[in-house]
Parts: sequence; C-alpha cells; structure tokens
Amino acid sequence: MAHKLAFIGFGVVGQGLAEIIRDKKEALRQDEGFEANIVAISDLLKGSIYHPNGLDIDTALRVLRETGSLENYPPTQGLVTGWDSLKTIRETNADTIIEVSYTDVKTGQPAINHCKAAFENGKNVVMTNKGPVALAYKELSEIANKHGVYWGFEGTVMSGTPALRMPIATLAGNDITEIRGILNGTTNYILTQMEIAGITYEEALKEAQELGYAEADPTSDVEGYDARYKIVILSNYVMRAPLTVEEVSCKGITGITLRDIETAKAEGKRWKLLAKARKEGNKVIASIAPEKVDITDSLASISGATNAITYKCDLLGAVTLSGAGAGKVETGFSLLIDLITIDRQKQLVKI
Ligand SMILES: NC(=O)C1=CN([C@@H]2O[C@H](COP(=O)(O)OP(=O)(O)OC[C@H]3O[C@@H](n4cnc5c(N)ncnc54)[C@H](OP(=O)(O)O)[C@@H]3O)[C@@H](O)[C@H]2O)C=CC1
Ligand SMILES: N[C@@H](CC=O)C(=O)O
Repeated sequence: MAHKLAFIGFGVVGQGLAEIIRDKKEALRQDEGFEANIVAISDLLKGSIYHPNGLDIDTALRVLRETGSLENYPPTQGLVTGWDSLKTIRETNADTIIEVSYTDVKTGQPAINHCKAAFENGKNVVMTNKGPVALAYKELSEIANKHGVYWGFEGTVMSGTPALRMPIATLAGNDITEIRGILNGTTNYILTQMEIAGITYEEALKEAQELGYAEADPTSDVEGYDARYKIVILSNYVMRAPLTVEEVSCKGITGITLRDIETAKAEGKRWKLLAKARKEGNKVIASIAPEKVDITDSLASISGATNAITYKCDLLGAVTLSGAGAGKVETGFSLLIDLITIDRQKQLVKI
C-alpha cells in the first residue's frame, strides 16, 4: 500500500525527497514495490497545503518555485491550506511524517514535539533533523515503541551514507570502542576550497550555502555544533553508550586562516574538523576540534562535502565508510531508504 506522507518543512532536503519520489516513481514501484502519495506539506514561510487524496508533486514544486508560496496551489475540491505543523501531524490522514524542519542546536524544538505528536497519533516519523535524536533519543524511542510506530533518522549523520544503518545491521556483535571521522560537509567543503581553490573562508562558506550543504544558521556548522550532535547520536545509537551534548568538548573552524592552511600544506599536513569518541569503561570521551592531519592519514584525502568515519571494532578491527555528508538529493535519499525500510519490515511481519 502506498505511504501517505506529510512533510514538516519543505526546504532543500524536503524538496530533494519530493523530486526523488517524482523522478523515480516507476523504478521504485517496479524494483521495490515502493509507492508514496504526498498528502500534506506544512512549512513555516512557504505555506501549508493538504489534500486527503494526495497532492501533485510537480505542481507543488512548480507553484513554490514560481510564486514562493505553496498556498498558490490550484484550488481543488477538498484542498485545505494554512494548517501549522502540529495540526498537519495530528489531523491529516498521513501515516508517516517527514520531519525536515531546522535543527535547533539548543532545545531540539519544535521537532521533539513534532515527533511526540506523530507517535502518539500512531504515525511513523522519518527525519534528517538531528535535534530530537541528539537530545531525546531514549525518551522518543520508548514512545515510538509503545505506539508500535517506526522512527527513522539515517540522514542525521552523513546524509544518505549509511553511517548508522551499516554498523547497526552489519557490524552487529562487535563492540565499537572508538569512532573517528569527518562528520560535517560544510566545514570540510570550506577547508577544501580554501586549500585547493585558494578562496577565503567567507567565499567558501557562501558556496556551501548555495549548494544546500549548510544549516539555516551556519554557525552550527562552523562552530562544530552540528558535528557535536552527530557524535552524540553515534555514541547513543551505534556505541550504545550514553553521552550528552554538554559532555562533548567542541571547537569549530572559525579561527583557521588561509595562512594556517598554507603552513599545514608546507608541513605535509591538512586541516580537518575531526569528531572523536572513545569508550573508557562505562563512559564515552568525545570531542570536536580542528586538527592538522598527516597527508598519509586516510581522512586527509576526504575532500569537499564528502564525509568519512572509522569504527574501531573488537572483532573486525577498523572499518571505514566514506560518502556524501550533505546535499539535496543525497539527504533526500536518506529519507527514501528509511521509507523503504518501513516496507521491508512490514514484509517481514507478513512472513
Ligand atoms: N542540507 C543538508 O545537506 C542536510 C540537512 N540535514 C537536516 O535536515 C533538515 C532540513 O535541512 P534543509 O532542508 O537543508 O534546511 P532548510 O533550511 O532548507 O529547510 C528547512 C525548512 O523547514 C522549515 N521550517 C522550519 N521550522 C518549521 C516549523 N516549525 N514548521 C514547518 N516548517 C518549518 C523552514 O521554513 P522557512 O524557511 O520557510 O521559514 C524551511 O523551509 C535540517 O534539520 C538539517 O539539519 C541533515 C543532513 C543533511
Ligand atoms: N550542515 C550539515 C548538513 C548535514 O548534516 C553539514 O554540512 O554536514
């Protein structure tokens, strides 16, 4: 049966998923038996539309592109406009909420309340918003379990690259004792462009924003807060070890100048914003900080918005995964794989 989707937020990532569903509709139906009907979109400034029978994706994207407001969608019998996020979550006929609003680095709100409202109304949530997972993982997963619904958040770490699903599914049985990686696409893009293209920090940041990599407030990227959320998610979900945001020391890349980059280059080194977590007994020690890594270090060659992560496993040794860390289609894909997972789990239940 087709998923009925309601989008909360319709910026870069939301539109990325909508385009994938539109463009790969036939292939997804044939190859995966996957079908999705977008019934609602609720966005803070771009407006809100709901039709219980479904919206035409192409029309919604075109109307938004041409007029700036979803509410200029052609009026049809049954079309509702103006519902806010909570009303959309509670009162539409959607079975799954796509939560792609801003990540709030202090409170995680209103996305935490969006998740609660969805779960309490028997709806699945798939999201790329990191706040709820970093700040309320235990509480929200308990509520989701209690209501028998699915909570997917693959895209919260390394966009569509399976940084969460891969270790949980295929490294199961290992104790992951250490994680080291580049977990923010914007800062890696900035550092790469400063070195390779010789452009300034400000120019590189502007490019990262134009390419859809940066957070709505890029302070989160450049001060390391985004990577801090991601290492907290990895610790709680992948290492199964409690870690809070306050316990992670955090330094960003704002102090790094073109001159620092040139000096590192002359020394055979390269600046990278590294995220690290290491188990020590029952505790995890974690940090976010820029480091000059040797050019021979496997992370030195990770460039642009690409990210990489090494999991140190007790049975398998070090396993490294690299791939997209940000981007419209890449992160849209992370939502798609969570939706496909819902279908696969339903199939398993049937068997
Ligand atoms: N871009 C990327 O590569 C990645 C992003 N993410 C995460 O995915 C999420 C979405 O990112 P992205 O699409 O790039 O961000 P954008 O800023 O492009 O889009 C976010 C959208 O959410 C809307 N919004 C904010 N608050 C609310 C609310 N309360 N109710 C309804 N809509 C709301 C905004 O509305 P408006 O602008 O109209 O005010 C905006 O359209 C973020 O949490 C981000 O951290 C995760 C991985 C990668
Ligand atoms: N702003 C983030 C987006 C993905 O999480 C980044 O640049 O990595």
